[in-house]
Amino acid sequence: MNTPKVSIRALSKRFEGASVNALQQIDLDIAANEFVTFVGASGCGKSTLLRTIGGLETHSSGELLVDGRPVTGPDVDRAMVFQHYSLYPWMSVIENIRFCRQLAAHTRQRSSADVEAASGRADALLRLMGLEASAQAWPNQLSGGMQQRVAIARALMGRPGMLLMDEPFGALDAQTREVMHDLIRHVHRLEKATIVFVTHDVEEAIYLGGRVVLMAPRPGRIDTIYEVPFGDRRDQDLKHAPEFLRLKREILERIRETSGMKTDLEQLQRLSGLAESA
Ligand SMILES: Nc1ncnc2c1ncn2[C@@H]1O[C@H](COP(=O)(O)OP(=O)(O)OP(=O)(O)O)[C@@H](O)[C@H]1O
Repeated sequence: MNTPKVSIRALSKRFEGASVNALQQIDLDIAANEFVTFVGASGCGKSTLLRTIGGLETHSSGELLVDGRPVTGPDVDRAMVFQHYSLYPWMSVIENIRFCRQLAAHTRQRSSADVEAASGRADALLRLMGLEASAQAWPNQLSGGMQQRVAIARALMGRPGMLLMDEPFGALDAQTREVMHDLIRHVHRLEKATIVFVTHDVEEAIYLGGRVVLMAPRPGRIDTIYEVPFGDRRDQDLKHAPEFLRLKREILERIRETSGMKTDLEQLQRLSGLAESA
């Protein structure tokens, strides 16, 4: 078997002063070029796991390898995209996209000729993300969806092997999200990056992922991994197909069970029944 892009073994993480592990005994392999999505109740450790893979958090025990090597910190090969666009407001769209390359040139002592050569890449990304007409615009002149396209283009500029995305479409309206879903699937096919994607939205997780990893809280752990049986051919109609809706219901139900919300609701129903009979 090929070396997985990410290999996680018995990984645990406890934040200082916490009484319970944020991550408990996580075991997971992610293959190169896979698109894997993470869902789960609030506080189940999705972001912590993503940030740990990104090298922004350390783990307390266990093993985390990317390309067979231990993760010791952030790396340009693992680009992150967050919910908030984090663009530089004083730079135009094209300057924001090129910025990462300039930084790489600086840190790796590259020549300015290398940076010039990257212009072709920046232009290609502008086209890929449908941003040609906005190249000279300032971030505050763009809609949320357009700003997130810039953030994704910037993340792709250094040709990362992995994109780590933490609720990247969480702040967008429903129509814009649909457009972004198809765009990110296109990016995945074209760029051949491994994508790890955290979301609260089960429909989004199924539509995008080859696998959906469901995590449970207190302690944060992997509960169930769902293989998504729809292959590569997906379009928006799929979201209304009976098999899609069945899987969505199954995952939502499991999230309710693992979060304890179901028990709370049942208790509430019992209590309201008692109140009525009193
Ligand atoms: N920097 C931190 N210091 C202490 N505890 C933290 C820190 N970051 C996260 N936690 C705790 O770790 C647990 C997992 O948090 P995390 O943000 O990873 O969950 P999540 O599944 O991404 O949640 P959400 O869906 O609400 O964003 C939570 O109990 C959270 O309070």
